[in-house]
Amino acid sequence: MVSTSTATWSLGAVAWALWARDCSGLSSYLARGLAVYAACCGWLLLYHTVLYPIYLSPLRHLPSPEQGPLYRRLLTGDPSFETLIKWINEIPNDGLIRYQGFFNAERILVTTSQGCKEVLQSQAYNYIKLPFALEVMGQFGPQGILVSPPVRHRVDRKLLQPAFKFKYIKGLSPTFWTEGAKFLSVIEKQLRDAGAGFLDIGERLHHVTLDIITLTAFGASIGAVNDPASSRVRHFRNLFATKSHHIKYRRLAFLLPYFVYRRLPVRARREIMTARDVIADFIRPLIQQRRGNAEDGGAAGQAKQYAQGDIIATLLRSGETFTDDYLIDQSMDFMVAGQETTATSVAFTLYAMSQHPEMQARLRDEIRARLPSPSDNAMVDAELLESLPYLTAVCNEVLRLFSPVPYAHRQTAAPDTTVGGVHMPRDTVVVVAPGVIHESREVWGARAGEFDPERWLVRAEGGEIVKVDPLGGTGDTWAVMPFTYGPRMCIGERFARGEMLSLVAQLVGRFEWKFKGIGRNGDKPMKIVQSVVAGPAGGGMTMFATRVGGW
Ligand code: HEM
Repeated sequence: MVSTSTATWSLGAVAWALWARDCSGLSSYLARGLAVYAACCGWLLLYHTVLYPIYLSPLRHLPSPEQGPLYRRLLTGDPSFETLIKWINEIPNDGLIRYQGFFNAERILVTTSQGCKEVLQSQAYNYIKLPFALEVMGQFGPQGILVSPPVRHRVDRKLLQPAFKFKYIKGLSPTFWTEGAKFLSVIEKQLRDAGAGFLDIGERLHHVTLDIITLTAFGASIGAVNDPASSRVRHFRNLFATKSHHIKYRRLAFLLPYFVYRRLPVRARREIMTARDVIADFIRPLIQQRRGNAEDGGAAGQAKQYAQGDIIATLLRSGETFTDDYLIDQSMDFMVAGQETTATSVAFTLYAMSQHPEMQARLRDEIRARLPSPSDNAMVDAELLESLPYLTAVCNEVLRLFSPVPYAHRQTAAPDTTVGGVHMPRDTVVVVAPGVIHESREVWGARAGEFDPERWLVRAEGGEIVKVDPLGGTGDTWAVMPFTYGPRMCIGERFARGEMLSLVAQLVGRFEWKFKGIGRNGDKPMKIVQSVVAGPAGGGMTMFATRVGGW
């Protein structure tokens, strides 16, 4: 079936061709073209904001919240994350809630874990990511897995998956630990030199995750921890920045035709393109070096070291044929998807611990009793880190209540798509929100909104901890969705979990953390922005860090 937008633009083009037949000069061609363009935009706006959602949508009878008058809905953006949590817990529904988002566009919120499973797993390829999100992410890597359409995605996933097998990712844990130990020394020095007792740990964590992703993906660190002010670090941080001009630019993708969006002469676009070039220049020689090493059979010592060490080398060894451009695009996606998410997860863990000092002290005791001090230069592997139940429970609880990827928006792209037996017309926007499901009282019980790592621990009758329950006591796999599931689930889940355990262990083992504030001066109360990735509003998070002696 032809979509309304396609039909409108096609009719518009025909109308312009007919109307402009008798034009003599370029200016009258353009004037009539602009008039047709404005008429098409006006009609589409009227159709999508008023006619379809209010009078035509077959889903308009689903349970819906009271959202106030139309003009207000047109002016405000999508409802806040907290509002969605309130609705999921208060509006009686059978698995779906319908609401109006940006420009009154229809959104269908999936409220049950089983509904999420239908969207992300059983019928995953009946959906695409939202076109404007594809446009934004396509700038980083046009061939990247984050934007690959359903048919190509199956192939991409098969090609890339080998590099993310547990046996390889497990081998990266010592690197996570070593990089974490270097990071500790640097921030200790920074704290000593500044003498103020606090630092913007939110921003500093981006530097260590940047070093870790470049080192483990391409075999070369960019040295962000040691030299955070370098121009290379600045460019790398600009690829997917949370600065306000970047966020505004991303929003424009929703409003503008893509051929205009892609050519906007604005600062954010220039910074992204420069970042892409700088990163590509950094990665390309590393890929070529690994190609040589892979071709000589891995016999040379250096080749062996690389082959066991990083993601690109593992991909090249898999025997598949990859072009440099393909590997660069995938690398951009690993950086976009894997750096910010992990940095904010660790930052939120420190924040959660600062809000619960008794949990922080208990976590520190466990870490110090079971792990060597980072100053001992001992090797800490994945098995050892995963054997600390309270550390795992705390990290799981942070990923639940501070889900770094709060939404997995989808749009139906095939007929016969249903959720909970309800037919979803083509182009319907379906909202799967892991962070909202994580606070559903239906799924997580009456205390869903409370931070409580105990819910992940299984205890024997005598009270001793027997194991960690990966489902947090719900008995429902789809209740725990920080990395989602299905064919498009996070390919880097094990990587992220390993990195998070390692950094949290070292930071909490070494320092006592107290929250100071967010924002440029670290003096504002906590406010979380739930965008593509959740994070403290304005980016930074300043905390007091007091060295606890003896480890
Ligand atoms: C705490 C950290 C992380 C969280 C919470 C997280 C979460 C997610 C989620 C929810 C998705 C699915 C998004 C969607 O379907 O719309 C995703 C996709 C993805 N993630 Fe992660 N991620 C994390 C870290 C990482 C890391 C470290 C890497 C790479 C080293 C990575 C690479 C990817 C890639 C490539 C995809 C796209 C997969 C595909 O489309 O097949 N992520 N991530």
